[in-house]
Amino acid sequence: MNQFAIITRNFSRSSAVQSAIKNVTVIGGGLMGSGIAQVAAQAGQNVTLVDDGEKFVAEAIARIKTNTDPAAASQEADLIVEAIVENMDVKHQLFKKLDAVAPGHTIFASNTSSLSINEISSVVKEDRQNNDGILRHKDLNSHLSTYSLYLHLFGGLHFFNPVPVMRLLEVVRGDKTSDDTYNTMMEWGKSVGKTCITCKDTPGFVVNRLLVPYIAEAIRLFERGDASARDIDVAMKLGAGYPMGPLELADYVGLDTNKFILDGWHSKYPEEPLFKPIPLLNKLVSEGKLGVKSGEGFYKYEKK
Ligand SMILES: CC(=O)CC(=O)SCCNC(=O)CCNC(=O)[C@H](O)C(C)(C)COP(=O)(O)OP(=O)(O)OC[C@H]1O[C@@H](n2cnc3c(N)ncnc32)[C@H](O)[C@@H]1OP(=O)(O)O
Ligand SMILES: NC(=O)C1=CN([C@@H]2O[C@H](COP(=O)(O)OP(=O)(O)OC[C@H]3O[C@@H](n4cnc5c(N)ncnc54)[C@H](O)[C@@H]3O)[C@@H](O)[C@H]2O)C=CC1
Repeated sequence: MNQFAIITRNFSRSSAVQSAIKNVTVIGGGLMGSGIAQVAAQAGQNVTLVDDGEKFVAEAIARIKTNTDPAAASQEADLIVEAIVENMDVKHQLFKKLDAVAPGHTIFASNTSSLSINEISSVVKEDRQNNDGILRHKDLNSHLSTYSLYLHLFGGLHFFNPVPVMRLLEVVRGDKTSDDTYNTMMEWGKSVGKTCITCKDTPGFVVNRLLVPYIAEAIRLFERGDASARDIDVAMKLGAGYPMGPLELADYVGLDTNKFILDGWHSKYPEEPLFKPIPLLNKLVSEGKLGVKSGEGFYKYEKK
């Protein structure tokens, strides 16, 4: 919950588009989840924030309901946005739990940076009609278009860090995401003030497919000793107009998250040189140097 201090800033109700979603549950209250909870609350939605670490701060409690039990927090949710650790097994465990308790109409979304939405959603039942006792469709053999209206209330909602500032939301359509679910996710994204783009369920979607290899190449450049960290960052800021250099950005995103992404892609695509493990990145993470959140990565940071 390290970003809750920012909740006091600009906390005005957004005049953005109205969304059909009124109750949002955000699971994972770290770097991303706290920002997602903030923008939804700013848009006037009822937000429940769940974290298993019980690291809530008083400021947040005043505006956003908090909970440590994902199941209890999902009973009334129209939309659940998952922003927990980037690990398939842990995400599967969570979604299995949610699937058993969430109302039949609840949309499930993951904020994953790099994992497949199809794979994450594979543990969710194809038809969730029984959780609230409402039969969503009477005839399972009916025409596919009718069936698919309810088939997959699951998609990707990929935000960018820092969530309150970055204007983009990638809305990811899995193979089974229904048109209704997709349209509602797009509408909700606009309601929380984001510009939405649509992408297929491919590794890294759009931004990370381009950004992560770029960051990885910068780490390799530094590892080889071709330039100092500072010079690499200054070069990309002044030579290419980026707001942050790649190593600063790696620290900002979290070196553990960068490593989770690369490791996952490397195991799926072992021949791809851009996804190969980086010894320096692995060493920093094994030393607990995770970037801004731990106080040290490629640079040192003062703890707030
Ligand atoms: C890994 C993934 O899956 C996907 C990802 O997220 S990849 C990462 C994507 N993010 C980026 O690339 C970030 C690149 N960096 C930037 O855009 C900018 O450096 C930055 C927006 C983070 C900071 O901007 P800056 O101009 O250097 O600093 P600063 O002047 O302090 O901040 C600019 C504004 O943002 C606000 N801001 C900065 N950090 C904030 C935060 N964490 N929360 C809320 N507001 C914040 C500041 O209050 C300031 O607002 P005002 O203009 O209203 O005063
Ligand atoms: N860091 C970044 O820049 C971005 C990260 N993401 C993705 O967002 C997700 C979260 O990333 P961060 O916020 O950076 O991580 P983080 O480590 O800051 O936060 C994760 C939070 O989830 C909590 N958590 C873990 N397992 C849980 C569970 N089973 N139930 C409830 N809470 C649990 C942890 O206590 C922690 O507070 C990951 O999938 C990541 O890939 C997406 C966009 C950008």
